[in-house]
Amino acid sequence: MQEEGKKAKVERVMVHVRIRPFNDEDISRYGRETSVEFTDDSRGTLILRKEYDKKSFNFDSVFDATSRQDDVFNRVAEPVVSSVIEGYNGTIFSYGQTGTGKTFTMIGSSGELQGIIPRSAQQIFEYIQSCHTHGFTITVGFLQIYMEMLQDLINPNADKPIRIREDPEEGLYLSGITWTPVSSVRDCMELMNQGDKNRNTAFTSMNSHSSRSHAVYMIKIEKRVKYSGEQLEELEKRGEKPDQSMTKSTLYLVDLAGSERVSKSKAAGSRLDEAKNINLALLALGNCIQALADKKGKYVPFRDSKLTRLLEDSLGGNSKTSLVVTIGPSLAHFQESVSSLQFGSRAMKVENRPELNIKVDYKALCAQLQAELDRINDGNSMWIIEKAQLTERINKLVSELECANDDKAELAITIEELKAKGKDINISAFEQLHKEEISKLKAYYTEEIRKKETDHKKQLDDYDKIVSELEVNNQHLKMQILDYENKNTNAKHELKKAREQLEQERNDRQIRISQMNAEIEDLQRALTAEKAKNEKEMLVCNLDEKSIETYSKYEQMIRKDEENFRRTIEEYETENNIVRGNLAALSIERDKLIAEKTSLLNKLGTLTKKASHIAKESVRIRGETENHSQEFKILKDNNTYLQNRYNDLLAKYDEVIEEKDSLLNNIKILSKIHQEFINNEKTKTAQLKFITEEVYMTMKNMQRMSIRFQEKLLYFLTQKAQHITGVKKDVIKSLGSLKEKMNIMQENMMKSNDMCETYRLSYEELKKELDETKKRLKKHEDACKKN
Ligand SMILES: Nc1ncnc2c1ncn2[C@@H]1O[C@H](COP(=O)(O)OP(=O)(O)OP(=O)(O)O)[C@@H](O)[C@H]1O
Repeated sequence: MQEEGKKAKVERVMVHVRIRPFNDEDISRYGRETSVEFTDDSRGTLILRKEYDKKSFNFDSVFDATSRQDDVFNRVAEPVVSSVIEGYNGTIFSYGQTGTGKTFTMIGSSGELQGIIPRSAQQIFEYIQSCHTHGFTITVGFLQIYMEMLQDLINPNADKPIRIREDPEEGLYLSGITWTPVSSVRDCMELMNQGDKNRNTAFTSMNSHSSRSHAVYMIKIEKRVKYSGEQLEELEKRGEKPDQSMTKSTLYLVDLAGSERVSKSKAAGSRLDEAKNINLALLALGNCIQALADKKGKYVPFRDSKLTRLLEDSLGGNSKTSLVVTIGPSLAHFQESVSSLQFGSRAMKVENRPELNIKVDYKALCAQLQAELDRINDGNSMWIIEKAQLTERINKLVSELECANDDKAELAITIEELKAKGKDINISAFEQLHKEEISKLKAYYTEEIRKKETDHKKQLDDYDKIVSELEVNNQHLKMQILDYENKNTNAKHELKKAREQLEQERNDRQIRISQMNAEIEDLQRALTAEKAKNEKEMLVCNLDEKSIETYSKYEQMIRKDEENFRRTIEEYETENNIVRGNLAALSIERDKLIAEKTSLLNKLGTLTKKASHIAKESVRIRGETENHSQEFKILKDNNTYLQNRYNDLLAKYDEVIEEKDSLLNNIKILSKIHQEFINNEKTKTAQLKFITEEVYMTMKNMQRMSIRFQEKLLYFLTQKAQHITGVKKDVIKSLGSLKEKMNIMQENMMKSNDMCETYRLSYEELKKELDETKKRLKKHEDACKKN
């Protein structure tokens, strides 16, 4: 998913050409004549010539036969690998005629001759070691496309086939491939060598170790920001969260199988099939490059081959891509080289849109959130464990129920089978076993549910207890606060009263003092007047004895009065001092009360805070209790649901058992009937056998007897025949006499009959006469009566 990324910049596919040096094969077959007329790496120019046919090309770089592996790597691969480390996808692939150095360029051999793949791994791990700001996860995958099949080269015996899939968020990805984590260049090399051994190669006329498949080596890099403990602390202090984003990029290193002219390579049999497949895939690649180079929104046939499908993102998609076109130097391969270079020229027109693949590291984010959640739920951890255990238990119960269900289904099938077969089997033991199991399970589940319910009830009771304790505490604190408030009000009231009293007393004293002052003033005025009067009188009357006496009397009186006034003033002053002392004591008391009030107010503040905290806590606990109640309710519902399901299942099971019972009864009846039938059959068979035996015996006896019987019969019949003949003669004789007698009797009978007829006729005549006589007699009687 592209959570956030730098705006996709259009970047052309970089195309480089590498010319292989002449080898013995070339020289022995075609000599030293070359098609390469001119190369200029600085300008990327390459000119091929065959007689008058001159072809000029321009690429990003041209590596001649003397080029070194590290030069090629630095120019072709290094920028792409750097981008991949940064977070872009990258592809480097080699294309060219068979035997021109694709595998040499991509894989190479050891030391200085190492190719792009090992050098890329090296670059990646060198960077990782020097980077202290980020953490990396590197995984490696290696596959080949052979005869249009994707095969895992690291795990060639994997059961799952590799498929190219597309995710709307992730884009193209490979399912079923083994991604092996690696932590060093060595790990990468071991996997590459191991995979390379599993690759399909063959000896061909063009290359003694020709790759017969397209190999794709993939390095996946996941990069996230690394924090030290102090940095994390610093962030936490600042209330900031650590950066949870990460980049996820893949480097595809593709060593294509080489194109070849079948007529030239003289491939046959399976080699020919391989060559055809390779050429078809390369043709599909050429078509895609052509369509992409045209830039007219043309349809790009990526789905024409596995290779193009796999390279879909590398060509015109989200990737930085470099292509190395390899050609042979020989003039004999002029045409193949030209067509490879034309492919390269077209590829130069393909534009990609690489994007920085920044994604949120959901794993880390999850872990962080989980940690926070754990911290929040610290108090509830026991409950969470309990909940997890319960969930596990429920899942277990559900699976057990499902098992029971399966058992039931199996039982039903067995019953069905029994029904179908109508076999008489001894299932009572089996049935008994299942009944026992079911009743055990039922008892177990009932006990478990009861236990859980008791536990939940206990927990709820505990929570209720805590809540009620807190409420009591809360109430108690409220009462204390009220008490303190009352005391405070009383103290205030008393202080006010004391102040008022003090004020009153002060006023009273002031009034009295002013009254006394007025009295003193009056007395002084009176004294002065008296003095003046006396002086006047003394002056007028020349001071006689009596007057002196009166004067001394007055003087004494005045002194007395003065003394009295002085005493009164002293008393008042003493009293005033006492009042002042009282006032000071009251003021101290007032200060004390104010201090007490302040401490009470402080206490009140603390208590209010405590009360609000308790109230919050109580709300939280109530919320938690509610949550727990809800969870408990859900669990209870689940339990009820499970119980219901269990009951349903039991009911169904009972139905099935009933059905099975009735079926068993039917089977029993049938079997009884069958048994009876068999018994009857047996009896009948026995009887029949017996009868047959008897008949057989009888027949035998009869047979035996019949001979004797026949003899006897013959004798008997002869005797009888003689006897019968005698009897016959006698009978004929008696018959003759009888016939005679019969004739006589017949004659007699005829005579009798005649006589009878005669008698009958005479009887009828007589009867007629009698009737006429009777009529006449009646007539006569009637006549007599009338008369
Ligand atoms: N630049 C080079 N310098 C030295 N030797 C090379 C170079 N390029 C290729 N070679 C040699 O040429 C031979 C064929 O090369 P290589 O196997 O890499 O070709 P290829 O294009 O992968 O062939 P194929 O498509 O058949 O697999 C090998 O022996 C290889 O070592």
